Amino acid sequence: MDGVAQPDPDLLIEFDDVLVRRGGNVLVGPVTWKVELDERWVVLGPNGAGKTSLLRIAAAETFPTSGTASVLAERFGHTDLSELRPRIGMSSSALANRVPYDEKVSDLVVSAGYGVLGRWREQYDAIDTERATEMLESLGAEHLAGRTYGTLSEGERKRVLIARALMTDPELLLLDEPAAGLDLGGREELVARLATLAADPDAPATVLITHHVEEIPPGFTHAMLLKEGQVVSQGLIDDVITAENLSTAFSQSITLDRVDGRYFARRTREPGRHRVQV
Ligand SMILES: Nc1ncnc2c1ncn2[C@@H]1O[C@H](COP(=O)(O)OP(=O)(O)OP(=O)(O)O)[C@@H](O)[C@H]1O
Repeated sequence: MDGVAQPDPDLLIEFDDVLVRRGGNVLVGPVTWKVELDERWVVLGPNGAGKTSLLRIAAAETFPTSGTASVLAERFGHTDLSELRPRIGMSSSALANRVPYDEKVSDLVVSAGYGVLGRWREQYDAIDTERATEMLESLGAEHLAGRTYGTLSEGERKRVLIARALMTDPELLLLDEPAAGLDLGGREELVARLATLAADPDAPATVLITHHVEEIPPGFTHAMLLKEGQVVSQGLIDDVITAENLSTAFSQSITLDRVDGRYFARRTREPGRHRVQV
């Protein structure tokens, strides 16, 4: 023992006063955050709130400037982050932008199991190809297997990238704005798929970043609201996603509706505001 407290093996993410600073500015923090097995988290907040900065630590892509971070019970500073990354499934626009347009969808998914982007072997093991097909099926994208990535719509690309993120049977799934850029149909299709995933007891603990409460899939259990790098509220989703907390996070009066396990938000209409003042 080196005198440092050991990470809790039941916690997939354990951040204690984690803070990220760049060029003298605090991007996010201090944040103390615990994610347990089976939890499905949404991290929500306006542009620039620090959501991606926080997720990049959870993805073992970067170290916090201060505070202590453990992911999958591995303490940062005491572990090789590159060994941690294969245990984490990640879908983000940064990854989406790196996929070559001529990449075949089935290769894109199966190659995740080999830790590479793009076809790596002439032949993959049958068990891997079968799993890739299953993952595409779970996202309703099996019919796209023979297509090239560049020919897919935004919604199809998002679903294929999530299938890839699940390919390695990760212990933690991180989704950075999976519904960004999707039309209404694409968003609804994705939200439904993610709701099914959230309800699957074998699915990994999940953290989803979004700007919009409408994109929260039913079945998500916890939420964190960020504003200007600070936590406005975090905990059980019903306690966090409230009109009051959203009004604080988005700096305007928000009215919130809940229908069939979904959230819908809009700016509160002020009576008489439209009338011309004389
Ligand atoms: N490397 C960097 N150096 C300086 N500032 C940075 C750096 N990376 C991010 N920032 C700033 O940190 C803040 C938080 O960025 P971050 O991407 O984490 O926010 P976000 O909540 O994910 O935003 P969005 O919703 O717009 O994607 C922003 O103001 C951003 O401009």
